[in-house]
Amino acid sequence: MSLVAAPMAIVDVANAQLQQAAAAAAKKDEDGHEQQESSYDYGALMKGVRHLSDSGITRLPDRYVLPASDRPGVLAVSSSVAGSGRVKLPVVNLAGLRDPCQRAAVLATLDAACREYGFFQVVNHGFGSDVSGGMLDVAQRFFELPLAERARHMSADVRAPVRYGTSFNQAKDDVLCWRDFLKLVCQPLQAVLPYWPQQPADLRDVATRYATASHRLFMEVMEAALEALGIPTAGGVLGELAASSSHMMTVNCYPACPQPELTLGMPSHSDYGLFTFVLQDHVEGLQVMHDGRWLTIDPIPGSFVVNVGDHLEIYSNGRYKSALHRVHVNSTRPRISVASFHSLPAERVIGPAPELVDDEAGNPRRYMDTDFATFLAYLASADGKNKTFLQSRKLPAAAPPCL
Ligand SMILES: O=C(O)CCC(=O)C(=O)O
Ligand SMILES: [Fe+2]
Repeated sequence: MSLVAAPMAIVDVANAQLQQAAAAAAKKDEDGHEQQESSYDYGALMKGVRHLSDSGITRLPDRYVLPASDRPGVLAVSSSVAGSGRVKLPVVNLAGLRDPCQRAAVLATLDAACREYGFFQVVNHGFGSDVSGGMLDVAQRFFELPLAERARHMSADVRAPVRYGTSFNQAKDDVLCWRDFLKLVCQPLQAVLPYWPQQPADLRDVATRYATASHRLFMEVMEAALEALGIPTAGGVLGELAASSSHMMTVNCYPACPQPELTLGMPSHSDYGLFTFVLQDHVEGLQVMHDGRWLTIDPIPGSFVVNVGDHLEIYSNGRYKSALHRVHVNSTRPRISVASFHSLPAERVIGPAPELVDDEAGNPRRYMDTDFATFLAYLASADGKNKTFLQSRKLPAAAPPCL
């Protein structure tokens, strides 16, 4: 999921429909006569998948059915590879990173993981289980609130500090995804906090502690990545990030789905920022594209799954990979995840680090500079899925040869 939602013009349309759906839901909730729709018009579907799942449907509404080639049962994306598998991602031990005797080895693991998979797991990160467990717990309770309470946070403003919604990009998705979400802007925290949901009553407190710890973890991992890339960490981009950064948290809810083989919780996408940290409950679902195959990630309980975003692929001049990933769902177990997206401030133009560009050494600049406005314009003009934004920033010399 990208760091931001779709541009205003598109979102306005969807939100008008969302708000109609919410109003209808609110009325039914008040009357206490909530009933399953006999037919699923678009407005009804905008009430989200938690609502659909709770209504006890046994058949997936047509709007969620993916074309056969995109269904999760079809695991090979190229005819030269077949089958699917599981992956235990490389493990980056934060305690080792803090130990001068082990730091070099941990940096090597992180560097190899970012090049090979664009994904790794972080363990011994120092988050108390009360902070991460508390975040998952409050996230779950948020999605158990009546729809009318959740729907208060639907917004047409893409810069709103809080937005509740459904699918991937509900304004554009021809096929809807089996996901509801709550997006919280986390920076600058004191300014955005008064807009965050007041229900559940402890959400602000728990999410503040989680967001603060997530930003600290991001800074530590970012410093390690810069060191591994051979970029000075004193001042520079790390200093910029310490002064100002962008940070958004998306709480994802994937309810049990009647026909999970026909749909996805989130379609194939790459993330927009520098690093994303994913906290998840005990239900698997995240898959990464590796060598043309979808691999299901086997997370270590209590770890964070971390992935490189488009900004870091660009900043590292292609050394680190912003990998495609997606989420599959299942018929019995609902899943909750919390994705924290960290990057430079939205107004910052990002290009390859000068230290990593050297024509004479065979390292030409591989990406154009990019900024947030360009990303929004891209979203407005094309389908933002399948990594096409990043492709659009590649310089021709770096394009793969035509066969
Ligand atoms: O739910 C997950 O495991 C991943 C979510 C994700 O990829 C995203 O929010 O961008
Ligand atoms: Fe993602």
